[in-house]
Formats: sequence, structure tokens, C-alpha cells
Amino acid sequence: MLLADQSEAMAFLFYAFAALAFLLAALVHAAFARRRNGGPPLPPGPRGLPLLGSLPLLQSDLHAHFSRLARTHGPIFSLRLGAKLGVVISSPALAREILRDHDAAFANRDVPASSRVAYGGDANIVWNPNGPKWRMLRRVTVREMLCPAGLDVVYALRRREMRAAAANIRAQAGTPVDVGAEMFLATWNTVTGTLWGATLEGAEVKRRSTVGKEFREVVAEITELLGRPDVSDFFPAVAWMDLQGIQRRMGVFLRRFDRIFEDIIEMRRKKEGGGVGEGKDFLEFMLRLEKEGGDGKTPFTMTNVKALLLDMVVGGTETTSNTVEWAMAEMLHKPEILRRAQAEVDMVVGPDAVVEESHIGRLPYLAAVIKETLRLHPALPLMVPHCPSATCVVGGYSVPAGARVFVNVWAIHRDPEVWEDPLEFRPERFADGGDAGKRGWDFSGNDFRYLPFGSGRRICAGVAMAELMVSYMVATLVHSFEWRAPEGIGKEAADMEEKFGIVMKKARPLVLVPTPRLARDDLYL
Ligand code: HEM
Repeated sequence: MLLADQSEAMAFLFYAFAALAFLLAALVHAAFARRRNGGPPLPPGPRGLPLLGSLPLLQSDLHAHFSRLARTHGPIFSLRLGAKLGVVISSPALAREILRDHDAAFANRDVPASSRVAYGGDANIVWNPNGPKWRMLRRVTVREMLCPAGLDVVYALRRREMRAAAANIRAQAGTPVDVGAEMFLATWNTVTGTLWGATLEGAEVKRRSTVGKEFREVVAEITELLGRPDVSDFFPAVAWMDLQGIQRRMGVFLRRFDRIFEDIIEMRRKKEGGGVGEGKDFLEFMLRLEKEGGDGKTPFTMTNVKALLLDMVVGGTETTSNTVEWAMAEMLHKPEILRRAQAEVDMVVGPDAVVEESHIGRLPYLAAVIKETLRLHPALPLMVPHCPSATCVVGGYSVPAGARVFVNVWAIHRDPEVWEDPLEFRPERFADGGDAGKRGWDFSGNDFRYLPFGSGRRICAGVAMAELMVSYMVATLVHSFEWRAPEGIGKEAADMEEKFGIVMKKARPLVLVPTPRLARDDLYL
């Protein structure tokens, strides 16, 4: 239960102040009622409790909970969350209406109170409304950092980090290794290296893992808080009280990142003798843009610099490393898939060489493994909620402006109407002969039955980087090592329980024992 972990005092305060919000809720209700009289009805849905609606009834596995509700109420349903209306979409046809037919209206966000703590909530890409500012932030980020050409420039950095990760795992051969933690560190170093050209200080093995763990925990906390329904969002009148303490906790984590960003910017400025140099990394580019005051049409401030850094380190790290962790967990359960992936990489790379990014295009089975992983374990199971700027008709129902719209991509990816044996991990469906393979389903979001990165204007800005990093990491892990469960634990080492957050993770970390399988030891250096 959402509110089960609140202290009694908090609960008392909440119910006391909820009364204040009653008036607001009544007004909203009246507005909805007027709309019902004038146009199509609101989507059906659970009745919920007076005033609070379904808020206290939400379950912590929100994606699965919504999926269960869809079975009763249909592929579009609404639920009252305090003074706000939530709408949940669980079918490809309706996702298409939202993300293609009404893309302009739905390409907006309902900024959570916890995100306003971060640079006001509208200085970055993720939470900016569809408009010139968002377009500019997204354009410069993709053009300068995340497009294939921008990524090519920093291949050496990705290679160095991947080799360091392989060496680090090699050093732990025969002992249990936390696969997600290793991959997080590699991703973190790659993303921050691409942003400001630096890896974490103190690269010796011990230091590497402690620092990686520290940041992983912070990012995981942030994405968990972002996924948690917050009373402040549903009763704006009492938002200032921060009854669940979500804004306060978010503030602590964000101040930590802010200090890191300030230090890095300061160091960069000192290095350049007070000015901004001609360097090639993304920070350098942003500092120049900030100095020029923007692109001539839209201003670009220091707050934007830091907010974009935050977007990248929060949006680009855990999403990627969790996907690798799920892929490895699935393969532990199906050794024949691991064997087939290894055979493919062995054939292309050979046993006395290491995987390079240039090999990836020649690994179609590995690509199918990754697509299948993202089908069953989409990193953002409810995407980032959308919010229509105007009332739209979807599936014959009114979706009012300002509603919080969840596209349940997790449910769509497990829909038996779309997928044969939907709960089976079967990469073959994405390989050449498979149904999804024949249909050419990829990450572009053009087919609404498969959209792990979203679709339309708000599609993930980092698709190219994510695909590259996940493929490179999984290829390296399966090529360089044999993997088995730790002694006495068996396949429980890779139990598949999920922990919901805006980014979904494994409830328990995947811990496996690696054995080197490359021909020579020096290949791990
Ligand atoms: C496997 C890895 C990843 C997955 C599955 C993923 C998936 C997604 C999804 C589903 C969205 C929301 C789309 C929507 O709301 O319609 C999103 C947004 C976003 N992602 Fe990713 N992502 C991944 C990695 C990355 C990386 C590596 C970066 C950058 C370094 C990144 C940057 C962003 C940004 C900036 C947005 C916000 C886009 C906007 O609101 O305009 N993501 N991602």
C-alpha cells in the first residue's frame, strides 16, 4: 500500500490537511462532470474512495497493478488520484493514438513535485513542456553528444571503460560478482566521460567498486522516488508539506549531484584560465553555449547546463546497466541461449581477440537477445508519464488536459493478443525467421506493439547510445567469461522479481561467478 510506510503522525496530518484539498477536488470533479455532459465520457475505471480516489489503494508494483486493473476496466481506464485524473493506456492501438495521432498535445509532462526540486523542474529535457526550449535542449544534446557521429568521437573512451570492466571482473574470477554493479560502473564512467571527459578518481579496483556502488545507490533512490506516487502531486494544496518526505529526500540527492557539477565546472574554468576552451566534450560545448547566452533564439543558462548533466547521469546510467543485468539473468535461466550467443560472438570475434564495437553489426542473435530483454523488462515500464496540453478524445473517451497519462509498455509487451507465449524469454522471435524479426521491429517506436524507448517526439533521446552500450557490454560479458550461479544457490541467483521505480530494477542483485574464457590472459588487460 502506498501509504502503509507513513508514520501515524504523518497520516494524521495528511487527513487533516486533505480536508483543505476537498474544495479543490470538488471543483475539479465539477469541471470533469461538465466535460462529461458536453462530450465523450471519461474512460471507465475503479470508483476509489471519496476524496482520495484510488490513491491509498495503489500497490507498489504500479506497472503490474495497472495491468491487473486493465483486465477489469479495459485498455484505457481512468482513476482518480486525489485532485488529479490518471489515465492508463495498455494497448498498441491506443498508444498509437496518444503517441502518434495526438503526439503534439501529449508530448507534455506533468512535472512531479519531487522534480521541481531539481533546478525548478523545467530546465532539462525530461520535464520541459513541448515548446521551443525543450526542442532546443533536445536538439543540442542529440546533435553534440547522442547521435551516432557524436558517439563515434568517444569510442576510445567506451573501449577503455569496457576493457577496465573486463579486467576488474577477471580479477574476481571464481568468486561471486555483482553483475549490475560492475555494469553500472562501466556505464557511469562512459556517460560521465562523454559529458566531461573524466572518469572517477582512484581507478584502483577497490576504489572503483566503492565509488560505483555509491552513485548507483543515489541514482537508484532518485528513480525510485520518481516512480512513487506522491500525495503532493495529487493534492497541490498540501504540496508544501511534503507529507511523504519525497521532496526532502530528493533534495538531499540532488544537492549531492549539484556539488559534483559545480566542482567539475569550476575545475574546467580554472583549467581554461577563466575562459572556456575549444575542447570536444559535451560540457565544453554547453559552457560555450552558455557564454553566448543561447542559440540566438532561445536562452541557455548555467541552470540548463547542470540540468542537462543531471538528465544524462540519471537517464543514461541505470537504464542501461539494468538492461544488461536482466539480459544476463535471463540467460542464466536458459543456458542454450547463452551458448548460442557465445557461439555467434566467437565466430565473429574469435577466442584470441576482444569484442570491438565494430563487431556489433555482425551479431544478429545478440541483437535479438537484447530486444527480447527490453520486451520483457522495459527499463521504464510506464515510460515517463505524458500529460495532454488540451483535452483529446482517445479510444472514444475524453482525456482531459492536465491528466497524468501512463502508457503501460510493460503490459503491451506481455499482451497475449500480440505476443505468442508472452512470458517466455525467446530471442528467436526477434531473429530473422521469427515473427517480430520478419516485421522488422526495432527501437524506433514505429510499431506500437514494441516500444521500449517510447515513440514520437518524446522518444528516448539516448536510443543510439543505449543500444551501443548495452550491445557492447553484453557481447563482452558473454565472450570473455563463462557464468554460473554461486555454489549452493543455483538459479535462485537470478530470480526475476522486479522492483518498480520510474526505472525498473531487479529486486535482488544478480550475483554470478565468472570464469575467463579468452585464449590468453593479456586479453583482459
Ligand atoms: C536501455 C536504455 C534506455 C532505455 C530503455 C530508455 C528508455 C526511455 C524511455 C521509455 C523514455 C521516455 C519516453 C516517453 O516518455 O515517451 C526515455 C526518455 C529519455 N531518455 Fe532514455 N532510455 C535508455 C537510455 C538512455 C540514455 C543512455 C540516455 C542518455 C545518455 C537517455 C536519455 C533520455 C532522455 C534525455 C529522455 C527524455 C526525452 C524527452 O522527454 O524528450 N536514455 N528513455
